[in-house]
Amino acid sequence: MPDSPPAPYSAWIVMGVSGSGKSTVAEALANAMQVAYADADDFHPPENVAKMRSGVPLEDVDRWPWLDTLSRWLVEESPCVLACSAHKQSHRTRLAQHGAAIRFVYLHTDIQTLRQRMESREHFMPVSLLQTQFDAMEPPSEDDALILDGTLPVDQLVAAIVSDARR
Ligand SMILES: Nc1ncnc2c1ncn2[C@@H]1O[C@H](COP(=O)(O)OP(=O)(O)O)[C@@H](O)[C@H]1O
Ligand SMILES: O=C(O)[C@H](O)[C@@H](O)[C@H](O)[C@H](O)COP(=O)(O)O
Repeated sequence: MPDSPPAPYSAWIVMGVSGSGKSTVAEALANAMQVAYADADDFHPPENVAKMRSGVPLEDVDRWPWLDTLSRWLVEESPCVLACSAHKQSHRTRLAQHGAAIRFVYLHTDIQTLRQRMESREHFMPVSLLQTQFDAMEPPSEDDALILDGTLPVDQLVAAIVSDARR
């Protein structure tokens, strides 16, 4: 029997800086709950990906249309899980603008672990942009998100999120 997602949330956003484990944990969570999954990276227009690949960080002007598309996806696909950096409170507000009842899950991971992970994977995001990810991040409070240690094993992280959903 899948870990079906009870109310009050209709969408989970696994957030954090690059390399924190968003895509891995979000996909495993969606499988456990048997709900829709997406990686926000797949919604970036080519020019955003090219910009980051060239070592230039995105600015908010690059992000707003991307966040608007994601906000619609969250409503259309609910119940669902999304992997998305969601660095700033303004980004998180924008993601909720179409009414999805979102549970943010912040994977807090130390910079050494992040650097090792980013160096050992094939991805458009260069390690050189890691610091700009930290600079952009406005960590959510415990009131606004479930905050987890991104270095824990994936199955433990998924279990913690499912348990939180059932509270
Ligand atoms: N909890 C974890 N423990 C160990 N390795 C992890 C964990 N989560 C992710 N990884 C690995 O770290 C790298 C980055 O994970 P990824 O999901 O791509 O992060 P993000 O989507 O936040 O950039 C990948 O190689 C992935 O296999
Ligand atoms: O808002 C941003 O600056 C981007 O969304 C940025 O966060 C990027 O797309 C990912 O960090 C790269 O992909 P991973 O997070 O999967 O490494």
